[in-house]
Amino acid sequence: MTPLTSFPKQDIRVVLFEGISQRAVEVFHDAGYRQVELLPKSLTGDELIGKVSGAHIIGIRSRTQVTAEVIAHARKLITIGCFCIGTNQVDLEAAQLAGIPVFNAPYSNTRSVAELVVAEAIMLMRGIPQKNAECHRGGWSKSAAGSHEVRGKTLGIIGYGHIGTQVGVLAEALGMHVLFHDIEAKLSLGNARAAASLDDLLERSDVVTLHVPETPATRMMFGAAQIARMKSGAHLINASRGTVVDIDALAAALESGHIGGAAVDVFPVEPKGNGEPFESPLTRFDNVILTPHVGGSTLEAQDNIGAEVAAKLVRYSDNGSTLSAVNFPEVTLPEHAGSHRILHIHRNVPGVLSRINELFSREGVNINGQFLRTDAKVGYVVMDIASTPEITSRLRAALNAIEGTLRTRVLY
Ligand SMILES: NC(=O)C1=CN([C@@H]2O[C@H](COP(=O)(O)OP(=O)(O)OC[C@H]3O[C@@H](n4cnc5c(N)ncnc54)[C@H](O)[C@@H]3O)[C@@H](O)[C@H]2O)C=CC1
Ligand SMILES: O=C(O)C(=O)COP(=O)(O)O
Repeated sequence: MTPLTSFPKQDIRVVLFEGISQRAVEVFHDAGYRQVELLPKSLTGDELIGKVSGAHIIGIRSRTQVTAEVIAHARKLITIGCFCIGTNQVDLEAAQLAGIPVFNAPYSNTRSVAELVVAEAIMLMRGIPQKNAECHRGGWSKSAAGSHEVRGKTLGIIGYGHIGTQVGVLAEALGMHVLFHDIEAKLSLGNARAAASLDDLLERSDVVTLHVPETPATRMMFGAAQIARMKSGAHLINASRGTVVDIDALAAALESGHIGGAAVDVFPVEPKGNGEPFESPLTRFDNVILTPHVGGSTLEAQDNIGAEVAAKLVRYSDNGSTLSAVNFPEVTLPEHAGSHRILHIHRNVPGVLSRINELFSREGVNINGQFLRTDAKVGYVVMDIASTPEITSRLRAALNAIEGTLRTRVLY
């Protein structure tokens, strides 16, 4: 039912999945949100749908799959926060067409990933994972065979974005040569050089590290053919997404010895939460560093992410601003104290704005401020008006009746 007033903040239900930092809860509390539920793990299937369908705001990390089906049941949901970088776990288009902006934290954990990757490059080049495993079993084999400094060796970075560039800078500080491959033209930092092609990078690198997002083009982009191109004995690091590397092809190359070692942080299927079993064809190799998707899991990164994404969600909920949303037209809005703010999200088809303006002029309501942004599929128009709850409520009902309307919200 259309509420007569702006939806009361104390009734807004926030559900945060996957052990999101307490910092996020503090941000919501400080902003006057009282119903914040923090869950330690991801949910799936009916459990997820049940939880999401009662929520106005959800926060997730990389594991929770917010599919079109989940969104179809999320009648109350106004916004989604990905407390991480990747947004591949959300059906962004389905969210957009349901009028739900999605936010993420594009920078806060990049340094943490870069540090881990550089440390792993050193460990792999020294053969430490297998030496460590042997010592744990009571063995001792002190030898320099197969152990190398990283200084003077070549690191190949696939995906030279926020993380890839930082990995390159740190690796150069250790005296490594840095090559990169990206689908976009990228400014090289330091002495890093763009490889002539992916194959060129693979043929020249002692360590190859992947920093691409999950997209249709990167899914299984690293398979037997790419591994075969790598130098014999070279090392592979994957802290991007588990779907990027053909894990069976990697296992076969480790088995044959063509790959000298690997560090893998992300897997095609990951456990839903701590304490759940982890299975991988890579567990049998001592020369593989396996980590439970912790590239971005430092206290520093999680604290910053908690604050950053929660602030974006609060701002959208309180004020309607969609600045930095990943699936939505971006509108930055001023404060609206003293006026009623009406948010109208619609399919981007001709005539919607003129019908909205006709409605306001017919009702004799003066618009103090109007903000509009569109993208290929969706239009987002925000109107600040001097009004009463009764008039705003009537206007909202009329706006909902305009063809192409996806959702309206009222803030005051
Ligand atoms: N293991 C972990 O805990 C973490 C993993 N990640 C993963 O790392 C990914 C990268 O993060 P950022 O560097 O911040 O992203 P970014 O968007 O700044 O950089 C990604 C780069 O990959 C390039 N790229 C895209 N498709 C490509 C392709 N087919 N071939 C070559 N290059 C391609 C892009 O042009 C861009 O330069 C994230 O999307 C996420 O999946 C991010 C943070 C933590
Ligand atoms: O930021 C990302 O994309 C990551 O992969 C980190 O994911 P997480 O928050 O650790 O589940």
